[in-house]
Amino acid sequence: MVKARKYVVKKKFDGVPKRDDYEIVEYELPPIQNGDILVKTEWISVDPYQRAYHDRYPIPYDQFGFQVGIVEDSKNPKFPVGTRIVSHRGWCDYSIINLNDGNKTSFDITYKLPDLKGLPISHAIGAVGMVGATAYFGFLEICKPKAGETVVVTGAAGGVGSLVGQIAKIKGCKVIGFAGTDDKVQWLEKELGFDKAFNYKTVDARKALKEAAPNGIDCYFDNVGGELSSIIMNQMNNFGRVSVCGSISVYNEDFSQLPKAPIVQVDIVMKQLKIEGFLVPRWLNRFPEAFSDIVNWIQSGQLKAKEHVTEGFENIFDTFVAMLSGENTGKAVVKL
Ligand SMILES: NC(=O)C1=CN([C@@H]2O[C@H](COP(=O)(O)OP(=O)(O)OC[C@H]3O[C@@H](n4cnc5c(N)ncnc54)[C@H](OP(=O)(O)O)[C@@H]3O)[C@@H](O)[C@H]2O)C=CC1
Ligand SMILES: C/C=C/C(C)=O
Repeated sequence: MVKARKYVVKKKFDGVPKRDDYEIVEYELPPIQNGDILVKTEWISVDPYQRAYHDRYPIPYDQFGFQVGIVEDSKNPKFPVGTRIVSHRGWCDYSIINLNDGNKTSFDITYKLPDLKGLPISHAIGAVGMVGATAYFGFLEICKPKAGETVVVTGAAGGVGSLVGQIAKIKGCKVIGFAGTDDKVQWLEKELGFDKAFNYKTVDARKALKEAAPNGIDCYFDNVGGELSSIIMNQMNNFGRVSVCGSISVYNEDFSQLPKAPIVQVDIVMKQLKIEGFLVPRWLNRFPEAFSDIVNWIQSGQLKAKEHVTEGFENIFDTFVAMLSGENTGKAVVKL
């Protein structure tokens, strides 16, 4: 018998999630059946959607999320012992997965570790995982950037944002990022090659953009929503494109009261902007395309995939809340 642990959400979040909203449950896994694999988790991802999707699930629920693990026992010849697996089994240290049914829902995602060509396996829940696919497809498919255009990205020093800015540079764009500390701003400019970065907590964003993008903004990759996004959209060029990826500035808000932000409709109409939201499972069948390009870019030194690593099953919750408040630079992951 294998003893497993998992995080169960047992209370409705009220604002920022709290430690006692969760319970770590220890339980015994049943013996595996034909078609099953037993996976031992090695890396766990903490992500903003684990907060944003909370209201979709009846309490209690097992905390979902991406993880990488290794097959320890198998009754499925396609996945022998030692195979590495990426799944959406969440914050648990062991899981039993049956792959015969395929991927049933958009988030019932399980696949073999992509070919990382020797890169760290943790990248499979970061730059070469859902996060990388989000940056790649969300930016390239929706913004359709052209060389020489000006791109703005918010949440620029996080997992998705740091990749978007670098992909924009690879595509020959001028890139301006917004992030929440001066150290992050330095990192974006000095290490990642952003043309300009600003601390949105201290800068006058309207004025900063007038100076950094005097000819206006062509593409905006929106990770944060709220007032900052309205200010950015106000300075877009005619036929600008906005990819709405997330709105982390309001994930801890009470959605029974609509959060308030300046009106953007005038700019959308007068500048004939194209604004599109997306959820990355839309491109699930094309993930390998993104992974292949991203692995090659990392290997050629064109793209840096920084990770913010915490260790220990007991520390997953703290890492999650720290990420929501901006303590991470790059992709936040937990090593078990
Ligand atoms: N649509 C989709 O399919 C997907 C969407 N997403 C979205 O992408 C965005 C980034 O996710 P991800 O890269 O995983 O996470 P990050 O690594 O970017 O971590 C979250 C970051 O958000 C920033 N942040 C927190 N509060 C605020 C605030 N009030 N205003 C502005 N920034 C804030 C913090 O950085 P700072 O120090 O800069 O404040 C923090 O580091 C999220 O909105 C997420 O929901 C992610 C994956 C898929
Ligand atoms: C798939 C992830 C979605 C968000 C909004 O983070």
